[in-house]
Amino acid sequence: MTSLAYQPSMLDLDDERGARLGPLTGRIRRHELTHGAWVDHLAGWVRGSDAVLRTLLNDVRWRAERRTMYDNDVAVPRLLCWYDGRERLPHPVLTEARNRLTEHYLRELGEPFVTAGLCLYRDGRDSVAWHGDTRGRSSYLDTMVAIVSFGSPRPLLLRPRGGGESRRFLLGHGDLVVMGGSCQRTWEHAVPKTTRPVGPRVSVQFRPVGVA
Ligand SMILES: O=C(O)CCC(=O)C(=O)O
Ligand SMILES: [Fe+2]
Repeated sequence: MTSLAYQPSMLDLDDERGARLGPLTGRIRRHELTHGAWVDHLAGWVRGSDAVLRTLLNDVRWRAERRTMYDNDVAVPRLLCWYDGRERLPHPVLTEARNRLTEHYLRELGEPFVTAGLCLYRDGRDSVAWHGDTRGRSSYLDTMVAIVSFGSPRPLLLRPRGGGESRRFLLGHGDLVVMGGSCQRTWEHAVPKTTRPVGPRVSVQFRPVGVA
């Protein structure tokens, strides 16, 4: 995606030394939602994220998808790439992140994070509509979806399915958000479009096998 000319930020001083992960224990903060759902949030987990973003934009084989909506064939407003857990992830810090997340959550989750779903939001016109990740076991079991975000900050909105107050988490460059408990079944999430001029954002979502 060389067309998405990415300007590294002057602030990302770790760039030359490569990306590193900061600590999780004692840093990540849990936000309890209703109905046994929760969100863990840690800003700036990945340091040196400029190098990661550049690799993701340039090296991932991004696919455009289409879907039928109201009898029309429409483009899904973001690009996608799926890793089923066997192939190597596009940047070593992502492999390390998956390992660290598995280690941190294993007792609570009872299984490892395996798959990685990557989404590229090219600009503010790209988005994901309200949904829960309910294809697979997450439609009836508690589970976790861990998201590491790179590039332009975009808000992740959450709302309870039965109606009620929504929540907003800003997903900035190198930030981590984990949706857990019943979150996929009892809440929905979305990344809305924006008319603000925003650059590309890549979302990396780690999930256990059979959760999508
Ligand atoms: O962009 C994000 O971080 C969220 C993506 C998402 O919810 C999904 O792909 O299921
Ligand atoms: Fe989702």
